[in-house]
Amino acid sequence: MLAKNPDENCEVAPVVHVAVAVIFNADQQILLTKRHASSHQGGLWEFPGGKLEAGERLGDALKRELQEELGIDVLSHHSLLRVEHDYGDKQVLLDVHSVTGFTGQPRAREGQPMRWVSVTELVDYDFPKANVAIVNVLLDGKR
Ligand SMILES: Nc1nc2c([nH]c(=O)n2[C@@H]2O[C@H](COP(=O)(O)OP(=O)(O)OP(=O)(O)O)[C@@H](O)[C@H]2O)c(=O)[nH]1
Ligand SMILES: [Mg+2]
Repeated sequence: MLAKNPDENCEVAPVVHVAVAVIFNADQQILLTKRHASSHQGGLWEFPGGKLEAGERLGDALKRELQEELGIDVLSHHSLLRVEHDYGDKQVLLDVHSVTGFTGQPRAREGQPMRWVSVTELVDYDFPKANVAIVNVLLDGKR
């Protein structure tokens, strides 16, 4: 979707609002999934989640995305940080929540590679640029 910027004679895309989940298991490991090669920032690792639908609340989007992508039901979550990033081709606002309780066994419903890693292992994975801020707060010990 493109909106006309009244200040300039060009078209600007709106910021894409994304619900992103840092999901912890009982061993304090975090769930990573790999983005499809054909998707934006494809081939890189990510925290599960996705775009809010029109008029959708953050918490509802988070629950919907984790049900769609992993088949789990979120029981408890809280805000960890928000990251704004301009990829050039796309501007995103990542609303990052820690998920500390869920039911169900996460499985990659869209066939994407998936793994549980410790906080210190996060440095071994290639993420989209916007995720550097997320990894840094986790390395700082925030949950
Ligand atoms: N889910 C997710 N998206 C991220 C992360 N980091 C990051 O820059 N993004 C960006 O956020 C945007 C939206 O994510 P998404 O592709 O998962 O959205 P979605 O699940 O609704 O996908 P869909 O459009 O195929 O239905 C993408 O441009 C993606 O590159 C991350 O850690 N997790
Ligand atoms: Mg997604």
